[in-house]
Amino acid sequence: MALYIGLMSGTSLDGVDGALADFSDAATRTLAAAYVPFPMELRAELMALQAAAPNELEREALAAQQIAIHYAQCVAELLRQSGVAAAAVSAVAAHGQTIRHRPELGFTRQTNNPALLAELCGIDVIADFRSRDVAAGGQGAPLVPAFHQALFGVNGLRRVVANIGGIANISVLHGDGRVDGFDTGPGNVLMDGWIARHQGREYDADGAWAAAGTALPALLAALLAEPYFALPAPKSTGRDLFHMDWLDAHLRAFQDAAPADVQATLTRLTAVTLARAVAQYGGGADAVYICGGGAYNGTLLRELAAALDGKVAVASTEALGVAPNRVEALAFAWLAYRFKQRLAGNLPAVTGAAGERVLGALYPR
Ligand SMILES: Nc1ncnc2c1ncn2[C@@H]1O[C@H](COP(=O)(O)OP(=O)(O)OP(=O)(O)O)[C@@H](O)[C@H]1O
Ligand SMILES: CC(=O)N[C@H]1[C@@H]2OC[C@@H](O2)[C@@H](O)[C@@H]1O[C@H](C)C(=O)O
Repeated sequence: MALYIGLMSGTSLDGVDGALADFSDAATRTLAAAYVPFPMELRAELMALQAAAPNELEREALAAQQIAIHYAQCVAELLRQSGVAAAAVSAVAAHGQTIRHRPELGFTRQTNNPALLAELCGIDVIADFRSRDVAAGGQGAPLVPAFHQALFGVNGLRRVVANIGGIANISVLHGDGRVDGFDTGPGNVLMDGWIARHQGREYDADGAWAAAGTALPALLAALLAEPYFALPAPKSTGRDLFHMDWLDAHLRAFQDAAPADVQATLTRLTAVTLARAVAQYGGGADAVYICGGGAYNGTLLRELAAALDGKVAVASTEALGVAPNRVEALAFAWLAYRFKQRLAGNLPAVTGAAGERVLGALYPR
């Protein structure tokens, strides 16, 4: 048995997704999956810590403790569900919460308290997966393409995997061992912010509100003028760029826009930027397989299919046997598995790092 737990809390800031996997015999078997939401106060604090804030050193340290406590609850739930003992698990991969991502300045910061987590769960903890890639001149993100290749790559088949979380990223698996991958831009982050402001809801369930509006071509064109979209890969982004102030700055010229029409435009923005990335790097793919929470937004999936002009099919990773909301947590479990064997976790062609590197830092149990 090669049992590993992956814990991922992403840019949506909603909570932690966990998965317990067995990687023995070169397979990936999911033994349990769990989600532990963060309380509202922690979400608000993590949101506040995305930008310069008073007394942020102390506040960051306290938020890190809370993250470790919720991570430990997720670990306990995975062990309970599976009946696996803590002692049988080789390591827990704990991503932490990205609060700054500035690879161009040589750093990326995932708030976390892996020492506390090791103390609470009594299992080796591997944390800080991105820093080594950044130290080697890379973006430190996205990291999931290597796992997408390991899990979904098939010789002779070109496949695209799109992870639509807060931010969206694609992996192009060329079918000959080559992999391209980068962050395409906003996934759900702007749609979530907009519906929270207007309806006090966390997200637009199934894209129903967006479907009630009509995308505004002029606003869409203004949003698409963002220079990030035209940058060549390797590239990565986050809330550092795509936040509500960014949206508000563009909306100043569209004061009369109906809120539902803005939501429809934001949904189309995610779809169009993803489709352009697929057309540029993944032409000829048999399908785009969607994972991440965006896989549950029917309007977004229809918009994506339309933006792809019917040239590439849109499916969920469910079609490949993996539930879309499990893929990221599994990916980090796999990175911990790689760490334990001192094998590289990054793909230099994706992140732009000078070479392959073992990713993570160990906090022994
Ligand atoms: N039923 C649903 N309908 C529409 N959207 C949904 C639904 N369920 C989840 N989502 C969207 O998915 C988001 C969460 O996705 P996910 O957990 O993949 O993000 P994340 O891991 O935080 O982000 P990232 O991949 O950027 O790190 C929610 O914030 C919401 O926007
Ligand atoms: C710095 C950071 O945390 N980036 C996240 C974020 O969320 C999605 C996208 O932006 C991706 O680049 C990355 O996460 C995924 C899991 C990755 O590394 O592949």
